[in-house]
Amino acid sequence: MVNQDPVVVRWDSGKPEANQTLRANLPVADEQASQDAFAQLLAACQPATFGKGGEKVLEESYRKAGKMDASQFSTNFNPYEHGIIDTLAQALVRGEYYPGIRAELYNLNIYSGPSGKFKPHVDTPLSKDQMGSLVVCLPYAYMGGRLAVRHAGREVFFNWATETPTTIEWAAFFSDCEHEVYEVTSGHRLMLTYNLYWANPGPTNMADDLDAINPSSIYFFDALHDLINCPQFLPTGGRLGFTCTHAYPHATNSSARNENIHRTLKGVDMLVYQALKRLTNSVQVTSVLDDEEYQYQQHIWESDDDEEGDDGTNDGEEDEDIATCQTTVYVQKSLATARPVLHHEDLRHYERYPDPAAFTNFQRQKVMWLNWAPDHTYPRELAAAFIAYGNEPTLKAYYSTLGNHCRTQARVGMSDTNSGCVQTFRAH
Ligand SMILES: O=C(O)CCC(=O)C(=O)O
Ligand SMILES: [Fe+2]
Repeated sequence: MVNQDPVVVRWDSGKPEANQTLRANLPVADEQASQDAFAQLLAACQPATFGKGGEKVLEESYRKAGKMDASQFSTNFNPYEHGIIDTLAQALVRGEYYPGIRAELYNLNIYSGPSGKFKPHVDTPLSKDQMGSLVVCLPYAYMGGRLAVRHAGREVFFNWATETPTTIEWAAFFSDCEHEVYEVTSGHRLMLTYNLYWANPGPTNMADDLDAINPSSIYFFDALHDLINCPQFLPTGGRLGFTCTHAYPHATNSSARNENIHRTLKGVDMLVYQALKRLTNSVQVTSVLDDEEYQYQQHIWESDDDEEGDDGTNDGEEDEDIATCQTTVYVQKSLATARPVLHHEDLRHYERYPDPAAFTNFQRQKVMWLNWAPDHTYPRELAAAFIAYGNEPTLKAYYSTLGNHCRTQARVGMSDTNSGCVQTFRAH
């Protein structure tokens, strides 16, 4: 990456009586003062040891480098600012669970030519959460000094040697990767090293820890509490939904299977999730399909039905469904394994099918939206494409609102006689 401003390294002079902080800029400017400051930095480094049989040993045939512990210096270089840690969190993500990555500055190492090097080794994890290392090469001229990283019979090289240093280069690898710094033939190879740890992203705590925020400090919580406990509100039970206000990726195979999607909710979506969890103890995040076309088609058949007059009556129940109940299709199971939404001819059958669950993974539910039903103004992802057979086969597609939707189901006993209130919280 190109760094606009110089990287500044500050360190103590090492003479307590002088109480002086020294400073070097990288790249090093041509003028004498800058060159002198850099020479002082080199001089302030200690020979770097390495771990052998539980001991720190100094053996130049194995490791020849200078080092300064993180406790002895500071720098304005911040790998978070440059997006390195975000990139790592995405690139090194661990399977079903999506933790963040935390980087801790460890050392400044200087491999100087000729013969600065570090023979093959793996970095010793300092704790069980440590998952890797990040090395950042600061702009200074050197030759040689390739970094090799090896794993499972594969090897990759990072060669950042240059006579005209302008960029900052970095590499990161898991703790179980063997790596090696080949000999630096000339110049100085300056490296900031960081230990990388798995870290739960902030929202994880909120999704699981209901006490993370005092609920009564949130206006919404009290309002929702009153609403749910109001005897006139959904007296025979119902389902509540909340359309998330942020977008979350959700329709790809991996994300659709993510059982921890609720932990990634942001802002008001997380607050609403928390409130519903606290008040109903049955919240689910789910994808919600765009139902507009379904509703339109349903309306058409019902009009047809009316015209045909199956039984000569129209009790208006279905119309009411369309006109007044904000009904939608939501995805109950993983989108990745879901069957396509059925064509309207089949849906008609499906609506009367004795066991809809056996028929499709998509279920239509009446939902009382706490905010609003999702519509085309929300970012959406393609959820299912399928061939629809009408007069002519056409390709149809269903979209789920882009991001993840939350479904809250809760049964709140409202009186002895009612069946409880099923609530659906939905967000994206
Ligand atoms: O400088 C490098 O590229 C790697 C350094 C290294 O392996 C270490 O500090 O443990
Ligand atoms: Fe290492």
